[in-house]
Amino acid sequence: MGTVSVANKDINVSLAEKKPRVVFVLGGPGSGKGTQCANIVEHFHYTHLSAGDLLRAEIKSGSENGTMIQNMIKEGKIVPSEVTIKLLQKAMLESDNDKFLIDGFPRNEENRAAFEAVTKIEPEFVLFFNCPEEEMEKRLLSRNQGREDDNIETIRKRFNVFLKSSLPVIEHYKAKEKVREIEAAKPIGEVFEAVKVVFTPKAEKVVA
Ligand SMILES: Nc1ncnc2c1ncn2[C@@H]1O[C@H](COP(=O)(O)OP(=O)(O)O)[C@@H](O)[C@H]1O
Ligand SMILES: Nc1ccn([C@@H]2O[C@H](COP(=O)(O)OP(=O)(O)O)[C@@H](O)[C@H]2O)c(=O)n1
Ligand SMILES: [Mg+2]
Repeated sequence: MGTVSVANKDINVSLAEKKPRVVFVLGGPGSGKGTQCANIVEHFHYTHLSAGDLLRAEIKSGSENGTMIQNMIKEGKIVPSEVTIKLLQKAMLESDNDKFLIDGFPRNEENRAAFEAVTKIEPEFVLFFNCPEEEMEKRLLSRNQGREDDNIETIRKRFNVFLKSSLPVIEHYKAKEKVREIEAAKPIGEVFEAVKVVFTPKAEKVVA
């Protein structure tokens, strides 16, 4: 059943049976989402699903949506939810794991509402990397992954989209007390120390 060719209804029935546990990982471009997700995977055995990575893989695969996705990424715009949600559903279904870090999604209210309506999945919590823009800009300009959107012109557009469209999603989850905020403008190891506290079960934090 784990293929995109099955009807959407079937995908959701199978996903509902799987009952995946989901953590949304949010933060501005360059705040360190991908870097910290790699650490979380290693220590806490989650599966990392980066919406941006899934979209870039879709472009590479020569999919019929490839050109549209590529143009939107180049402009720093948010790809229609339908496309991104299908990729996330497929990845969750194909995985043997039931714990997922969904990185860079939901990036706007449309992403959030559509994911909730389609999958009926509520995140356990939202990990939010808070980082000043000047630090994010510095990191993105030296990321060196050959990304077409890591140039100053697109970076500015992405920052605007983050402020206008993504911060309201974080506010939505703040109102539900689901946001775990991390100060991200510190060295990678120090940021991870704060992340570990969030993922460590409460009972284990008690000092005997
Ligand atoms: N705490 C940090 N301090 C300095 N550089 C960092 C830190 N976290 C990540 N980086 C670097 O910044 C760039 C962006 O990080 P990345 O994890 O890709 O962020 P995001 O996925 O949020 O865009 C990468 O080159 C990464 O190595
Ligand atoms: N939910 C998402 C996530 C990413 N994207 C697109 O993919 C681009 C790169 O996302 P990313 O998460 O890999 O970027 P970073 O925040 O990691 O730098 C975004 O600027 C959007 O154009 C999207 O359209 N919808
Ligand atoms: Mg990333």
